[in-house]
Amino acid sequence: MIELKNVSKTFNKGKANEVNALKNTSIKIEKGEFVVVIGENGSGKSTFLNLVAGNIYPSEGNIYLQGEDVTKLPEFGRSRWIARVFQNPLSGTASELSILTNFRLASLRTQRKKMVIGTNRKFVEKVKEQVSSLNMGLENKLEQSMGSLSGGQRQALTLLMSVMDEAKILLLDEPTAALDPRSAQLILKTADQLITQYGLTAVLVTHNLKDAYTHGNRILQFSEGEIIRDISSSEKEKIQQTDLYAWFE
Ligand SMILES: Nc1ncnc2c1ncn2[C@@H]1O[C@H](COP(=O)(O)OP(=O)(O)OP(=O)(O)O)[C@@H](O)[C@H]1O
Repeated sequence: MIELKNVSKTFNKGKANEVNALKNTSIKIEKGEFVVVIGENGSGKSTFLNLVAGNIYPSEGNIYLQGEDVTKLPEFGRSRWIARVFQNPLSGTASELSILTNFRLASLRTQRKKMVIGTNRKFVEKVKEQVSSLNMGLENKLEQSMGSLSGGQRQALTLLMSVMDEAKILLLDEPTAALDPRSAQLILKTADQLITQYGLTAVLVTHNLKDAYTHGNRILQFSEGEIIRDISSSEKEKIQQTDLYAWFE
C-alpha cells in the first residue's frame, strides 16, 4: 500500500527557478492495485515515483508505505518494501557477471534473504524455477553473462530479480522506453504476471497510451504537478483507448 497525504515538492524554493513539481497531492494505492501514471513532460510523474522511493523528500506532507510513515526514511530504508525498474536495461545489473551471480547480488543487496555467495543448491533451484516462468529458455543459461543477453531479456530478468523476495511495491519507471515493441510487450506481460503472482502494489510510468490502456487497473493523469484524472478499474472498463489521446488535447 502506498499513501501520500497532502504532499508537495518544491525545487529551488525562493529562487528564480522555483518549481512546484508536486502540489498538495493526496492519493492512496491499495495492495494489489496496478496503477499506470501518464502525463506530459514535466508534469510530476518522476517526482511522484522519487518521493515514494525516497530519492527525494517532500517539502510538505507525509508518505506511508504498508501503513508505516516513511516520510523521513531514506531510500535504503525503504528497499525492503520497494523494487524499482528503470528505463535503461543496463542499469541494475552487472554485465560481466553471470545471471546467477546477479541474482545472488540482488538478494544480498536487499538483504531480503540470508544468502551466501557460492554454491547454494536451494538458491539455484529457486532462481531456475523463477527464470523458467519467464518462458524465455534462460533457466539453462544461468552461467551466461548478463551482457550477452538482449535488452528485453535483461529487463525481464531485472524485473524478476527485483520482486523475487519480499518486495511489496513495484515501481516501473518507463521500463520499456529503450526496447523494441516486441520486447516491450514481453516486459509488460512479465510485469502483469509478477504483479499478480506476488500480489504487488505497482506503479508504471509511461508515455505509451496504448500500454496505459492495456495494462494496470487504474490510471492517474498528472498535469503541472497535480493529479487531474484518477480512473478506477470499473471506470477504466468503460473507456476506449482513443479517450486517453483526447485527454492530452
Ligand atoms: N532535481 C530537480 N531539481 C529541479 N527541478 C526539478 C528536479 N526534478 C524535477 N524538476 C522539475 O520538476 C518538474 C516535474 O518534473 P518530473 O521529472 O517529475 O516530470 P515528469 O512528468 O517525470 O517528466 P518526463 O515525462 O519528462 O519524465 C519539472 O519542471 C522538472 O524540471
